[in-house]
Amino acid sequence: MKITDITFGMLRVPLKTPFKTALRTVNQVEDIVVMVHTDTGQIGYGEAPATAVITGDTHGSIVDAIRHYISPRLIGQDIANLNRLTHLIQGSMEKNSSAKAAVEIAIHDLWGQLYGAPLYKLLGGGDPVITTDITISVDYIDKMVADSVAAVERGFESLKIKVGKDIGVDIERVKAIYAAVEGRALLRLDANQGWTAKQAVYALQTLEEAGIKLELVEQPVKARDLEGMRYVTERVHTPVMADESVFGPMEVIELIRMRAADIINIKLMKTGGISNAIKIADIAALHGIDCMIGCMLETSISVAAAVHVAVARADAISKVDLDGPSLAQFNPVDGGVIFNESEISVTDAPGLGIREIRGLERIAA
Ligand SMILES: C[C@H](N)C(=O)N[C@@H](CCC(=O)O)C(=O)O
Ligand SMILES: [Mg+2]
Repeated sequence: MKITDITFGMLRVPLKTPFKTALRTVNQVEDIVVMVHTDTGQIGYGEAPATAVITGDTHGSIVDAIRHYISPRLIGQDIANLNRLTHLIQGSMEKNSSAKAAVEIAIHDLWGQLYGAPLYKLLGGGDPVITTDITISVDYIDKMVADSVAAVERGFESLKIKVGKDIGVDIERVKAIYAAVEGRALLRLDANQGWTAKQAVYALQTLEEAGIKLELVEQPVKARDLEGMRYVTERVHTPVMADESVFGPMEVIELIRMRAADIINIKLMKTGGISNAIKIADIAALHGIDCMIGCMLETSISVAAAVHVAVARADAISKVDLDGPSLAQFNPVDGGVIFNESEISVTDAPGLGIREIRGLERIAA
């Protein structure tokens, strides 16, 4: 099976409610869909969001990177040589992790189709059902409490609470949500870089002294402030998770060497796809470090790939934040992974199992 062409589409799916973090507010998923075509007529699907504030990727940069740097290296290559293909993609240029991820996902989809097996089985196999949390956007306290209670009533047992705005209000936000859902859901905080290291220690120690048990706190300080991450990790009982601070395997090795976090959030859009995600999970497992697998604002195309990785690396990935499809108003994908609120299950369809994507607007060559 040889690669003949790579084409693009734009996929727009409105969110159920605006997604608000310390970094940005978004009303709809607006992602580039990548289609890798082959001489057998089979197509592999990938997806990349333009999360410029985190990865630096924009819609234009994603298409441009693939068109001018990645695609020329891949045309004519055989899907059976997966390792060569991932090296060609990763070595095509610096950064541009979301563009690389979209193509890697599509290539892995085709790899599964070539061997007639679901991707997770080729990656090592595992239990095909996982459970995700759901994100509660940062907002007025009453709104966050109402959203949290509604999420628990929808069956979510783990809530990812966005904070990182005003430190005093953040503490009140968490106290109010904890009181409303105590015993019914675990709380994970995500400050998206919004606190200083001292503010983070103050907020977390205040919550700990108030008897509030948090499952973890994600990216309390600026992405590049690894010393700040370590400062917080050393001073609070709540496990600290690195998200924006780590993209690829080398950064993970440095983070582990510095003991700057307790947990790592793996996202395909940061790692540049599946090959590095697997490497990170394996490095973390070797060091006894726990991982979460997360997503950006993505639909069930690229999130499906993350689900296959989560299933195949359940030894290293104990936490799942793959709520993109649950945040969206509808699922544009026919086939593939089944997203049923907190429960996500993979089928035995080859590759990612995607049959059709509805509402895709073609991007002209
Ligand atoms: C969607 C997911 N739960 C999430 O919160 N992901 C990111 C932010 C993604 C974005 O801004 O698009 C995270 O910080 O963990
Ligand atoms: Mg995060």
